[in-house]
Order: sequence, then structure tokens, then C-alpha cells
Amino acid sequence: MAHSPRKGSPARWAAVVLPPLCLGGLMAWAAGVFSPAAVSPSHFMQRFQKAGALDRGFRRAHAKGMCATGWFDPTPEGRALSRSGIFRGEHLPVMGRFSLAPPLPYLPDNPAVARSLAMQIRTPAGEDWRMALVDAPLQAMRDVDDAYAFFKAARLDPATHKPDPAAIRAYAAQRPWLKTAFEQAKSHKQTSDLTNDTYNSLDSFILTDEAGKKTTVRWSAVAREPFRPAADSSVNDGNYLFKRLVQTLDQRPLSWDIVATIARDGDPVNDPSQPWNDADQKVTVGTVTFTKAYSEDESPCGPMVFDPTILPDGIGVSDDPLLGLRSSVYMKSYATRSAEHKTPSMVTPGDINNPTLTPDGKGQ
Ligand code: HEM
Repeated sequence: MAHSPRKGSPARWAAVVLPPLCLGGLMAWAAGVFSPAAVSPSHFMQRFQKAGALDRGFRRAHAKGMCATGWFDPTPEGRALSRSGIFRGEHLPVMGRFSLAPPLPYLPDNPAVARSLAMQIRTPAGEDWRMALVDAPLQAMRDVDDAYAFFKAARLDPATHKPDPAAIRAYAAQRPWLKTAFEQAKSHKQTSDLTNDTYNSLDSFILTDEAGKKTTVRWSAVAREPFRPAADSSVNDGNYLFKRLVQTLDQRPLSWDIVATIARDGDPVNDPSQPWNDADQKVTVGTVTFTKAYSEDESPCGPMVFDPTILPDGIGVSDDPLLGLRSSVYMKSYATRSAEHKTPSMVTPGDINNPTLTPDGKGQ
């Protein structure tokens, strides 16, 4: 009988970490992401550290989060686009993580902060689809150089928890190709909650069907909950966004349609900072329904890495340079935080058991 390595043993750790690490490294190398003169994943770690990331076992970005479990139900339209087992028609388990985008694990919830949703959908045969989506309409960067400069410009002031507008203005002024991304960010209407927000991949992916036909898509998880605008001032509870998500899940499931926007000729498929044609076809490939929330300190999604290049056959990466970069940096963040002693997350098991809002305004 074959024995799997003991839980927590170096062999088990290596078995879990090395294959994706190698994949990420190879992808970055193949994409020419890190030339000898360029920045490395370690440089990004330093940049996140300066922006408030803590060396206490937290993700170096999207550090504050909470987990949720549920189900994915594919549509026949999804099956027509991709030969992946994900779309074969089965009711599949989903592991999700809702988060705030900054590197600050103890950031109090507030209406201005960017939010995100990461998901893993798995088939019984072991096919594994990981997604990491944000609620921005476009990405304010197109390549490694932009990304490195962006994380410096966008870091939050520790006192105000807001970015320095002058630094953002300077970053944008030097990059005229990001004009539309900034305009759309400005006109973007933030929703009241995590429950009614829509989350986007921005990077594009290539689907392959049974006959080998390829289709390039961007993903969105579109909330079925109605839009309500974010209030101007935050509720004075540092976890109000997460607690309200828990309160809703205590009453009823919450669903997001997984929508593929299909690229047409002329859509920039390797640049997440540029818009696609408004008339592009949108196809719902399935629905994710979350039923239960967990603190990330009590769920396997806490330690997990949602590297968007971990994909099943039938879904592949595009030649967007940010995907190779993301893979190598996520794996570096994962390896770094896995070796640290983790301190408790801000959304605690107590918040999950009793999500009543309190006027404590707790935070970093
Ligand atoms: C289209 C662009 C991007 C999107 C949609 C995106 C989205 C996300 C999301 C949703 C997460 C949270 C995943 C989770 O809950 O575990 C995440 C984590 C992270 N992101 Fe990104 N991201 C993007 C670009 C980047 C770039 C360019 C970098 C840096 C080069 C970066 C660095 C990170 C890091 C370090 C983490 C934490 C990884 C971990 O420890 O698990 N992201 N991203």
C-alpha cells in the first residue's frame, strides 16, 4: 500500500508546494517575465512589506479575508466552450475566499477599499480551477514594470488608510495607456456589500472545446443580489462587510453567475488595462452558490494559494504577461507566509458565530 507523507512533514510540504512553485517559476521564465536586470518576486515581497504587509503568516496582498464554501453548477453553454470536466454537468464543491485588496491584514472595512473573491472548483477526478477576481472594471497596470511601480504608488497611508493622491496622479501621468483604466475606476459605482459586488478576472484565459476550437475570455462573477450603492460613511464596525456577508449566509445562500466575456478580433487579449468591445458576447458558464462562511483561521482556504494559473485541461492561460508574474509572486508569498507563525485573522471564529455589528471600529 502506498503511504502519503505525514501531515506537516517536510515531504508533505514539498509535495504540496513544489509542483505549483515549479509551474509558476517555469511560466514566469517562459514568458520572459524576470530578466536578470528586472525585478524578482522577492522585490515584490519587499514592496508589499513597505506597504504594511505583516510577517505573521498573512498573504502579502489581499491580506484580510474570510472563507466560504458552496457549490458550482455548470451550464450546457459552458460545456460547449470548454472540454474541461468542470463543465461536464456535475454539482461540484467550491472553496471561496472574500478579501480586501490591500496588504493590511487588520484593515478596518470601509466603503472605498477594493474587494476580491478567490475560488477553487474541483472535480472528483482532481481537476482544479483556481480564480482570483477583483471588483475593479480594469487593471491599472499592463506589465511587470507597471505592477512594481503601482504597488509603491498605491500603498495606503498608515494613518488615513487611503493612498496618497499625488503618488497615484504621478503614476497615472507617466502612463498614458492607463487613461481609460483610471477613468473607469473613477466612474465605478461601489456596491454596499460583498454580497452584491461583481468580481472580474481582468486577465484573459483561453478555453478549448472538444474539437480543439479555442476561445479567449475574461471571467466575471456577477452577483445575483441587486445593486445597492455604498454609503458615504462606513458603519463603525471594522468587520461590517464580512459580518453582513455572514448574516446573509445565515439566512439564505448567495449566488454569483460565472460569465465569460468572449473576445472578438481587435480586443486586446494580453492587456488587462484595456477595455474590450461593449458589444462582446457574454455567456454564463455556471453559477457559484455559497452556503456557509468560516474564519480563514478555521478553514483550509486560509493557507491555500489561489494562483490563477492552476487550471484544468480545457482552460489555459493567455499571453498576458501579468499571469506569469502573478503566479510567481503568489507562490513566493505562499512559501514565505507558510514558513511564518500565523497570528489570528481580524475576522475571527467569534465573528462567524455571532456576526452582530458592534460600534468598536476595531482595526490596525
Ligand atoms: C488582473 C490582476 C490581478 C487580480 C485580478 C488579482 C487578484 C487577486 C486576488 C483575488 C487575490 C486574493 C487571493 C486569495 O484570496 O488568496 C490576490 C492575491 C495576491 N495577489 Fe493579486 N491580483 C492581480 C494582480 C496581481 C499582481 C500584478 C501582483 C504582484 C505582482 C499580485 C500579487 C498578489 C499577492 C502577493 C497575493 C497573495 C498571494 C498568496 O499569498 O496567496 N496580484 N490577487
